[in-house]
Amino acid sequence: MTPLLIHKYHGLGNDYLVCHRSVAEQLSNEQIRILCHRHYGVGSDGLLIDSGDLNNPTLRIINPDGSEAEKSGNGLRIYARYLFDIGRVGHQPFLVRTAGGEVHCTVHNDFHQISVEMGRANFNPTALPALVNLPEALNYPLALADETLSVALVSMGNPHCVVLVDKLDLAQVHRLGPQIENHPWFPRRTNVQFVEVVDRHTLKIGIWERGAGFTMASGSSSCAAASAMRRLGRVDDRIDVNMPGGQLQITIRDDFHVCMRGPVHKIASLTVDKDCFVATVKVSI
Ligand SMILES: N[C@H](CCC[C@H](N)C(=O)O)C(=O)O
Repeated sequence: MTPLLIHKYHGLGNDYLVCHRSVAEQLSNEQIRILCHRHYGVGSDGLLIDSGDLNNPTLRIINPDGSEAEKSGNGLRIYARYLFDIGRVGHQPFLVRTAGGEVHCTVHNDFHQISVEMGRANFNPTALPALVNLPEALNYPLALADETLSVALVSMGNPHCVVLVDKLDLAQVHRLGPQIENHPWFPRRTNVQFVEVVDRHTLKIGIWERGAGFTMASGSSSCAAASAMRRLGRVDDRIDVNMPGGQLQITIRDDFHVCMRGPVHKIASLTVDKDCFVATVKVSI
């Protein structure tokens, strides 16, 4: 059995564990959930699995609840930095394959700064998938138990439900995020963003992630929120997206291809002790 060597990074407080697939292959889905647990494990917003391919790096993204995401923006930025740290890439742009499509990553001369070409924002609800029979759902009413929200549906390769609000309230994100994540419209659930338009170049967003819950930042969420506001004519083509964990710079082309740039920091490399997977008696208090 190879040692369970893992690496921990964060992008604006959106933290991920990274490991080679030879490590992930030794772990059950339940053990990955324990690994991501904030108290019983190392703690993270997900696990990034490196295929190890020298030429065509492929990334798998596992959420803390064990579900698999098609794409992750901060996850891709962290994966790009990891590949740079282990000498697999340099400062030239390179391609990464994900279940949600191919992307191009660039590690800038300051290796803390990483850009990802995230592909084209897709506003057709079937791309999420979402059970809304329209070509686009922007400023569209979503009825919840006690209120109706105005939402925009966007796929960045993974699903996003963007809620337009006059004033961002993070308590509302915690309260309504789970209801929207699990709404019947979304057969594979959805990521959720509450968006306040500050001006034509600035958004504030609060994030409730599918399979992860409230996070400090999210790259694909930033791309989805900025693209929806661009489609609605509320912002220009270069947008600073502010989140509790910090800011990402988003650029949107006329065809809605989206580029995101921001920082990544390495936290640690560590070897996981299998003892953390030994079942403990849990009591309900
Ligand atoms: N934090 C990630 C989002 C992960 C999305 C994942 N929760 C999903 O199920 O799609 C990001 O930076 O894009």
